[in-house]
Amino acid sequence: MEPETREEPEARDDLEAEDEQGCTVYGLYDQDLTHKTILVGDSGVGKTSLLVQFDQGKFIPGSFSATVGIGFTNKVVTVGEVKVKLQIWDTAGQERFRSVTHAYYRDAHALLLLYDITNKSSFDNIRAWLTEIHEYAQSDAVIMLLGNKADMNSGRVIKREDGERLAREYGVVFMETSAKTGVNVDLAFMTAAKELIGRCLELPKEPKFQINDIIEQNPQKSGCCGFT
Ligand SMILES: Nc1nc2c(ncn2[C@@H]2O[C@H](COP(=O)(O)OP(=O)(O)OP(=O)(O)O)[C@@H](O)[C@H]2O)c(=O)[nH]1
Ligand SMILES: [Mg+2]
Repeated sequence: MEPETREEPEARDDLEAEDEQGCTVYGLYDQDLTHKTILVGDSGVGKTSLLVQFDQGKFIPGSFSATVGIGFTNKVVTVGEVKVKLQIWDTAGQERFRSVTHAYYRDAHALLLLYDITNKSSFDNIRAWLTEIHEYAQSDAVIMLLGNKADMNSGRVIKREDGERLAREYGVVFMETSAKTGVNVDLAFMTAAKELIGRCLELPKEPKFQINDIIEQNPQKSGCCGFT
């Protein structure tokens, strides 16, 4: 029997266009979207670790190596029937790189703003970060506040409720994450992806994320997230 052959649709540049919400439609049949997500927050809060956990499913313990400048990783995720390419920019938290990283805010569709639940100053600086985000990013960008290092409960100095309250005040989504154990890491990126997809395609309206599902799937990981 002759092997079945199927013609691939030709790549057509004229069919690839990005609208103002970053909804890029590739090719004739696939509706693949690409979104730019940027990780921001003080140095040492765990931005690079969060990205490595999301991308590679691992945590590399050991000495801290601060990011220099900015780097990016592409990660394709599937939300329902829709494939989304997340282009994730990992910024350096150190003050001296601030002017470099500001330039990237403008193109971001989603910003994940991290603090470290064991580091008070990283939490105190969140208001300043949000001021910068409002100054440099698009006004309709998705913003999420993440309290990272949720595995370090013994060293905790910021209560979950404090994070929730601040997020509520600014009208942003909140959850606690751990780049070490992986708790809520996928959820954080997927929540941003879902929110962005919802803007591009007319998907059935779902809650921003379903906390009960997560608790059922990961009973040991419960109690680490909240939302506004
Ligand atoms: N226990 C624990 N340690 C973490 C977690 N996330 C990061 N760390 C540790 O915190 C330190 C800083 O992590 P990074 O991911 O490099 O921090 P960063 O935000 O990228 O820092 P800059 O690149 O300087 O902006 C490293 O030693 C990590 O191993 C976490 O969720 N739990
Ligand atoms: Mg880093």
